[in-house]
Amino acid sequence: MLITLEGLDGSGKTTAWEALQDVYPDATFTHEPTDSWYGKAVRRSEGRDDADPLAELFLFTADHADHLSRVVKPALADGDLVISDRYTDSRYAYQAASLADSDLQRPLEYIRGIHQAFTREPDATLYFDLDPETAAARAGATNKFEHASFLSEVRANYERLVDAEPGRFVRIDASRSPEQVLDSVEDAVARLLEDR
Ligand SMILES: Nc1ncnc2c1ncn2[C@@H]1O[C@H](COP(=O)(O)OP(=O)(O)O)[C@@H](O)[C@H]1O
Ligand SMILES: Cc1cn([C@H]2C[C@H](O)[C@@H](COP(=O)(O)OP(=O)(O)O)O2)c(=O)[nH]c1=O
Repeated sequence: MLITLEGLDGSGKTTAWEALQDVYPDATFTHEPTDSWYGKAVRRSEGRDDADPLAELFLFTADHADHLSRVVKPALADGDLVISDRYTDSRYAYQAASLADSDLQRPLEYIRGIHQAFTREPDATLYFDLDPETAAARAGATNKFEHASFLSEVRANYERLVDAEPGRFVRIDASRSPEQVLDSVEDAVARLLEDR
């Protein structure tokens, strides 16, 4: 089973992903961007304000293709529970926002389309819902994506994704205390595993 954690920068995904490792020590824990050389290329691009947004989409997508074939698909083939801190929805939400003013007519649909032919969609996605101002403040604005105005466009895209596939998403109210958020996350994962 593939469970992904999604939400704005600073919404508490990594904190939850780390806590889940104590609860499910045998699961495969992974993340995007990855630590591969593709992931390093992505991180270089993130640090540059002059990066072309379409080129950046393909860098993130290349990292995803490598992540799928090297980590995600083999772990799922072994019957593992796979929990990924960010995955396909990050591209649909973030790169659709960075390409909003490009020549692409419908960036979110375009980005979904290029993934469709090769990706493995998540079985379930925990969506860490947080307002963009709090998210940007928690994230500390260390890269070009971590600003409230950009994050509000990203959030609107996440909401479109949730509306399109309500059955896949579990909404986590990420504005609460870390303890409350972790309790909901652990309950949600336990329920997903029971229902599988
Ligand atoms: N529920 C919470 N309330 C307040 N601060 C939090 C909460 N969860 C995480 N944080 C803090 O916010 C920052 C970003 O959290 P992190 O888990 O790295 O988020 P993300 O992976 O979504 O960017 C960290 O400093 C973390 O300690
Ligand atoms: C995986 C992915 C991340 N990103 C962005 C979101 C983050 O700003 C940045 C790095 O991701 P990450 O290290 O997960 O940041 P955070 O822990 O703050 O959420 O890359 C995309 O724009 N597209 C993607 O496909």
